[in-house]
Amino acid sequence: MTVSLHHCPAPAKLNLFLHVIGRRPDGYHLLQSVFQLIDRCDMLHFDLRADGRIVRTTDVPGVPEEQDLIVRALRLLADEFQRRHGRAVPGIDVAVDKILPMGGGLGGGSSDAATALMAANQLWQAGLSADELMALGLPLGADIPFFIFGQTAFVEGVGEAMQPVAGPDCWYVVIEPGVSVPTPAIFGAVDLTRDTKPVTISDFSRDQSAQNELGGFGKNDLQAVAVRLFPPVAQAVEWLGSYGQARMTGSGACVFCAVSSESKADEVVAQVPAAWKAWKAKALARHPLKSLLQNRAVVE
Ligand SMILES: C[C@@](CO)(OP(=O)(O)O)[C@H](O)COP(=O)(O)OP(=O)(O)OC[C@H]1O[C@@H](n2ccc(N)nc2=O)[C@H](O)[C@@H]1O
Ligand SMILES: Nc1ncnc2c1ncn2[C@@H]1O[C@H](COP(=O)(O)OP(=O)(O)O)[C@@H](O)[C@H]1O
Repeated sequence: MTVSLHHCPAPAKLNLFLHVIGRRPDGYHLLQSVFQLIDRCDMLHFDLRADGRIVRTTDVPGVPEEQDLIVRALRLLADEFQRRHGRAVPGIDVAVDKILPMGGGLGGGSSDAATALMAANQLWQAGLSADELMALGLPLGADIPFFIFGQTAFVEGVGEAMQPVAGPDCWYVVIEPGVSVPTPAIFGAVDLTRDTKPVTISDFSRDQSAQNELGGFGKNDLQAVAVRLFPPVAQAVEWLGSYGQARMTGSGACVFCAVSSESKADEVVAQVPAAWKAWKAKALARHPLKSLLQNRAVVE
């Protein structure tokens, strides 16, 4: 029996574009976006316990254990396990090496939760399908279903409707402008554009195959508000814009630019002003945990 899953990656995502096309009656915004996985990851480690408890064994600054999306997601899975199997889960210890910035628009919290759901589903032998894990995670974070889906996706609604799409095979330069952007402040702004004309998945795919320049399709409707409220985001967009199409991901704060090669990415990262953290990342076609779980390479 498998008792540990160590070195489970929780990758970041970039929103290659993000359009706000309307609003639901409950106030949530209807989005269209292409979500792209990249190879910058938090790393999670899981060990079965025998006493039924769910315990985070590492400190995450600013996130108390009770509020951690990892712990909240595991509690939901434990409740579902009890309903299905008529007994409690064995319990689990989870340790997190936190690499991704919070409030960065990289989906780190959601990705951590998705990795926890996939790993615990296997360790506890809970037996949920990917669709069932996605439905369990959605109320906790709109990006969780995408990370469980685990491949480049054209995403609609508030994050629940997705179709696979071929993404670019390229490198990115990502700048962390040093501010944490609260998502509610962006969606609540009076000047947010909420009526972008809907596009189709074919519009994106056609543009991908036709374009010579990397990363040009659409826009990020959340960017104008974030740039107004957080000057460092504006400065990062302007600086990176001299190397190509620079755009904010999600509700910010991180800003990215596609480049044609790893060496070009290294070159740009080396020139980023010291005030900002910057790194290169490669586009991933598939979630790295999926193949690890299939061939059990993470088992220790
Ligand atoms: C914008 C996106 C795009 O990937 O990502 P991030 O920047 O967070 O990575 C997500 O849709 C972020 O969704 P999610 O992570 O669930 O948002 P939360 O922080 O829970 O939402 C905070 C608040 O923003 C508003 N909100 C959020 C999502 C949405 N589609 N419409 C909204 O109006 C709601 O008022 C909500 O209470
Ligand atoms: N495991 C976690 N990692 C990161 N953030 C978490 C986690 N659990 C809860 N949070 C909360 O979620 C918020 C959003 O974090 P994150 O998902 O990293 O940013 P974003 O949604 O901008 O990509 C954080 O400010 C934090 O309060």
